[in-house]
Amino acid sequence: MTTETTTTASVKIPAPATPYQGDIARYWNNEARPVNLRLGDVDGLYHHHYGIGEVDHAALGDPGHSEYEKKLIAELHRLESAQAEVLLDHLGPVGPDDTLVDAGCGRGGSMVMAHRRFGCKVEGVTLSATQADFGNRRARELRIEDHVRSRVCNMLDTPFEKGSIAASWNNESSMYVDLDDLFAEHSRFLRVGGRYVTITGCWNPRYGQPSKWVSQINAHFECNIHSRREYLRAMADNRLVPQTIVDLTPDTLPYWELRATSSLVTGIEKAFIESYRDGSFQYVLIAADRV
Ligand SMILES: C[S@@+](CC[C@H](N)C(=O)[O-])C[C@H]1O[C@@H](n2cnc3c(N)ncnc32)[C@H](O)[C@@H]1O
Ligand SMILES: CC(C)=CCC/C(C)=C/COP(=O)(O)OP(=O)(O)O
Ligand SMILES: [Mg+2]
Repeated sequence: MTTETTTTASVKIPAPATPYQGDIARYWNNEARPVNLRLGDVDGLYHHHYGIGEVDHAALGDPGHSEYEKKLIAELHRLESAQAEVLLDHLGPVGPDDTLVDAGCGRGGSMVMAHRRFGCKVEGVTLSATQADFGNRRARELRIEDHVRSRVCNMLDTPFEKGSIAASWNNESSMYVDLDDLFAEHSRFLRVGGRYVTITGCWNPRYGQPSKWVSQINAHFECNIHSRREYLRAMADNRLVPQTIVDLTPDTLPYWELRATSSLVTGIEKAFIESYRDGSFQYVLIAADRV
């Protein structure tokens, strides 16, 4: 589409490619859940993904203690940042002269972490002008705006030059798009030998079809969770060859069990816990080589 609208910051942004993308842009423009903002306030890294790893019960201390809720929020945030660190671990060797792409970058927490680790440029795309403004404001506050930039852009149609990107990722953002279109675009802008990583929730073909819990998660977030099989097939069709596949389901359950006890519950905790337990849904990391 050629139509352009203007954001409050007077930056030209493209009109959504489809009515669905317009709905998703609105969803994230209006999102302000305490579970995301209060966790981000812990250290200024704002995530829209979930956590992995063992809960540090010693750090949490006694649930009756007046500081317990604050410690619980810090612990959930620590597990979400640990998730992003594991994603970055799989990007392969990245140097300061490289550029990375965060497809569906949210408020940009993972981008800041990637820049801190590699010293490189990180380009993020999101459908939400509110999120892009938030991420760019954080980058300015951290004085890294020359390296970390968010823009309003459809991840299926990006301005990045063919073969110009060392590594790219989708962190819980691939359930909003057609996977063939998504991987065709990553494959286009990644250099040969580059790395693609996703952490995602996917339904398990061994279960048969998407379970009622998966349907609830789709309705809650207006997304469309794909199956594990679809990921592997679409990668194979787009010159992305899986190098590592990790089932993170057992590693994310402690996060959900802890979150379900907090004051910041959103009502979706049961669907994640039940679907991970009954095997109908899996939390996976896939790292693939662009060949
Ligand atoms: C659950 S959030 C994940 C954010 C981020 N990856 C993180 O880990 O914090 C999903 C993100 O996907 C983005 N998104 C969904 N569809 C998109 C599309 N077609 N193009 C660009 N971004 C998209 C949303 O705008 C949102 O920022
Ligand atoms: C694994 C799956 C299926 C993810 C769906 C995408 C999604 C909405 C992720 C978390 O965002 P968030 O951090 O804004 O959600 P919440 O408010 O629940 O923390
Ligand atoms: Mg969250």
